[in-house]
Amino acid sequence: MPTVRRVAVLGGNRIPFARSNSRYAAASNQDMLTAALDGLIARFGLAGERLGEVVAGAVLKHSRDFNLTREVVLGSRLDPGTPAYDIQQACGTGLEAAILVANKIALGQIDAGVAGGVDTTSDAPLQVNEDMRQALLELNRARTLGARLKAVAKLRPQHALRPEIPRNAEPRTGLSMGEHAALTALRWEISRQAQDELALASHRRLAAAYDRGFFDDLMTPYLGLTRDQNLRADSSLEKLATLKPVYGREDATMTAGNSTPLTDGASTVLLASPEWAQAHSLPVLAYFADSETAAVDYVHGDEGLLMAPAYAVPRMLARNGLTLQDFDYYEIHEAFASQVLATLAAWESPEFCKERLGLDAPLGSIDRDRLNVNGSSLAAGHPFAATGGRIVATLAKLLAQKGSGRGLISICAAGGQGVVAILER
Ligand SMILES: CC(=O)CC(=O)SCCNC(=O)CCNC(=O)[C@H](O)C(C)(C)COP(=O)(O)OP(=O)(O)OC[C@H]1O[C@@H](n2cnc3c(N)ncnc32)[C@H](O)[C@@H]1OP(=O)(O)O
Repeated sequence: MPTVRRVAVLGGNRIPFARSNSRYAAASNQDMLTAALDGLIARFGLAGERLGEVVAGAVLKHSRDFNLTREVVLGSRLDPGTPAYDIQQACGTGLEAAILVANKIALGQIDAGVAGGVDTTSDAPLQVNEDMRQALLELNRARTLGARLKAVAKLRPQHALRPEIPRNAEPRTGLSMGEHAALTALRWEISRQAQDELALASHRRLAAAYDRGFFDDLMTPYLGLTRDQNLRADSSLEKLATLKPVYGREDATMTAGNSTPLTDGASTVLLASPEWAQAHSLPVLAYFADSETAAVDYVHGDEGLLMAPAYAVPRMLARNGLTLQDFDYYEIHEAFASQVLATLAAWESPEFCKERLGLDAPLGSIDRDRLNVNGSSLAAGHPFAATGGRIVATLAKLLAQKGSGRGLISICAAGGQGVVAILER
């Protein structure tokens, strides 16, 4: 078996994230991922380079994009001999792509690779309705005039008026992500005030990070945007408190302010062996230390849809002999403020940790000053598959600036899954 090598995170590049149906409304997944990759190539001098692999994905994909990532590579300035492929693990896609690339580097199978993700809810892959699809397939198969007329006769005007629009919902429950998260918020008694405070902190911290120039070498302006469009530096607890609940019952706590907005955007990160980094005179920001995935039975059990990271993190900690407190930074994806708070509450709960995780003592609480220190998805927005790359690049740079330390990444995903990782320096 090959020796396991260290895996370096050399940096990232993303385009600013845009609110759905606004600045990037006319851009496709391919356009946006190409823009993010081109920026990475320019920043790291990768033009003409044959990388080991490029792995990326989108949660919402058009059928024409059957291998979106390969198309993006062919349209980029990388050597066309760079293999590329798509993966999809809902909101865990970007981080899972980084894990795939990292593991291949660790095993010595490749020396360097790019991981990425992209999503647009503006340019959503709307499909024709099922009856119309069947009739069109029949028409395509028809070899005689009679067969063609028979297929055409099955087409109805109302079919065209009933397209299949992708829903932000779980196929097995019919509930949206937000409706699931609202159930979890109730179960963990997460207050509206706590959610709004987390949302406000996310906006304030992201705004401060922009003002410090933190994203200057992590981002390429795109279609006139230089900052994440959702960022509201002027948000306040008073304004957040006035927003009407959007999920759950009358007394529900989740609003547009403490939920992620629908977002368009793309991100990429460059990973390599330390030897490759040295040969290319590229400094290492941080190292990929470990990763883990988990899934919960949200269909039959009483688990919250987005609670899988609560299971993945303790497994990864145990394997590495770490406690939850052994981190300088916690990057917990803010799908919804309530979701972050429910995950933290689970780790603090003696019952949950004993009964669900089989631990003698709770994992305990974290230092909230170390959580999402430069803001997260509530402020930046959440183009599903692009969030992992945003987080990996942000955390790697935070660790590089600190000079040493360890950071935890935790991303909840649709389908009851979670993807988590540790970076260190
Ligand atoms: C997918 C996975 O695998 C896992 C996951 O991550 S799950 C998460 C997936 N993501 C989602 O489900 C995102 C869902 N989000 C949405 O559908 C929509 O954003 C939403 C339904 C929550 C809100 O939609 P909306 O009502 O159109 O929001 P929007 O119009 O922007 O905001 C409503 C109001 O709140 C205000 N507002 C929003 N955020 C604010 C803030 N931080 N501060 C102050 N005001 C704010 C807006 O200004 C607006 O006010 P006005 O009506 O006065 O203009």
